[in-house]
Amino acid sequence: TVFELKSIQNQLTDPLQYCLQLALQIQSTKVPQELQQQSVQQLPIAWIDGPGENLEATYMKHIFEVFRLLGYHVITGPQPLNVQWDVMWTHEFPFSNDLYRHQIHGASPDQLINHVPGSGFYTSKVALATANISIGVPQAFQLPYEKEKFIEFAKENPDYLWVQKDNNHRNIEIKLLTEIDFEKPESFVQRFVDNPLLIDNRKFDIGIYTVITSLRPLKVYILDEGLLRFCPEDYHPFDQKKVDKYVVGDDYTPIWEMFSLKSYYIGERLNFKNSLNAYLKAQGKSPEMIWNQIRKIIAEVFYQQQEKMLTVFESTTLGPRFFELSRFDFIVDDELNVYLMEANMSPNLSSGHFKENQILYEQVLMNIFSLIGVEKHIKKNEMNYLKSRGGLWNSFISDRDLSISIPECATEICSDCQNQEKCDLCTHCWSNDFLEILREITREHQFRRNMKTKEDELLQKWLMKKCEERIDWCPL
Ligand SMILES: Nc1ncnc2c1ncn2[C@@H]1O[C@H](COP(=O)(O)OP(=O)(O)OP(=O)(O)O)[C@@H](O)[C@H]1O
Repeated sequence: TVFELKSIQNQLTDPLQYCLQLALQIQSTKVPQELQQQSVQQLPIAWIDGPGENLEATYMKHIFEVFRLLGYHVITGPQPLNVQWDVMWTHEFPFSNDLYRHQIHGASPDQLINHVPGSGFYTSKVALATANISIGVPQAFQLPYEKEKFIEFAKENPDYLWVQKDNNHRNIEIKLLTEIDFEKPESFVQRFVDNPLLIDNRKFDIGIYTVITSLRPLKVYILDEGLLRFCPEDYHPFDQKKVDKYVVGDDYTPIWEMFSLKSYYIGERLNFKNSLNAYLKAQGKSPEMIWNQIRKIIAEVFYQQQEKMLTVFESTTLGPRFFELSRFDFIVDDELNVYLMEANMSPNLSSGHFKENQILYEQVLMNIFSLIGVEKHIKKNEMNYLKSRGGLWNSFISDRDLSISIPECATEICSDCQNQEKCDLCTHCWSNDFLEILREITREHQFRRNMKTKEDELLQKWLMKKCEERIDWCPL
């Protein structure tokens, strides 16, 4: 995702302005010398950087905040060669960038970088669409090379609709054959999936966060959650001239504004994934079909691209360790077939547009940091700060981590919580004391290593439901 950075990058072509900006960045990171010495000596250092000004208040805000919550001293802007950073987090690909490449070459295996050489093989649209992925990618023809083949195929299948894409272009649109630019280099045409699964007559996509931590052996992790984004306009009556009907763009409609999902996301405090699951189950559909395909498609993408990535990776012979976060965007059709749209490098983690997404983004970061061993123990003051934000806004353990999907909870049966048998696990029926107990057990779950629990009746019931959702919760 490129979002508004284009305009900022353009400004950087003016050398005077660029120097001024560097000076400002250096100034803004200046802390009193005593404190700085103390911080650098005592705290691990995260070097966070990207194009544009005031990253800390704009699109990289949550990255700064989460590093600080985890006890890091954060530096930004250009750095001298000898700066002792522990983690480098750059928005842009750093390996050929003069601002970072020298520091990367001098780095050692106890330093970490948030990009992997060769990751372009799955984050570039063209590379992905033409990578012979056998499942979950709409049929595509590379242009200009497959022009004839495509024209013949399109004539044989006159009902198919097509979109043209390339690595830079955004704002896709359904094109008539006569409107396609067959000679456009580095582009492709892709069959338009014309039977999307609709919720309240809206098309939507599912963003899945993945982290690759090793290429050999291949190790890829998937966050057990999905960002749901809805088109801003109803799909039917369909009109291919109105892209808001079929393209999920920056001005998407969020889940909390969707009538049929509100009772789950707001009422029952379910997360995105469980809200969708609860809705689909209530429609007699099987959400697991979707999640199984998503897992398979992501695995296939990495298997397919592993060798090519390794060629680049091994030629770099760099010292530090790497990981890379991406967001894979999927759409679903009305038979629950899943299609991969793209994999975004440096996915948007800015809640500037939708404040409510802050917790999701913070949780994405905390999960990665925990996975790669960056997360140290959160200290008391930082934990108290997170708690003071309230149950839904505590990204360390949010109330959405406690909720479970019970079909009756969002219905009349449980509206007054009188039916204890059916409703005692509905989020809105829990006492504050019980909520506290669940927060505690969830925190313990995260740190339990090989310990397993034994508990009283209601907790046991809650745990069994959690275990149905995810096997790592299952009791001995
Ligand atoms: N082949 C297709 N069939 C159906 N819908 C599609 C297809 N390609 C794209 N779309 C719709 O358009 C949206 C944007 O497409 P895509 O992700 O390829 O482009 P983008 O402009 O780079 O998007 P992003 O904002 O996610 O970076 C998708 O989420 C999907 O809703």
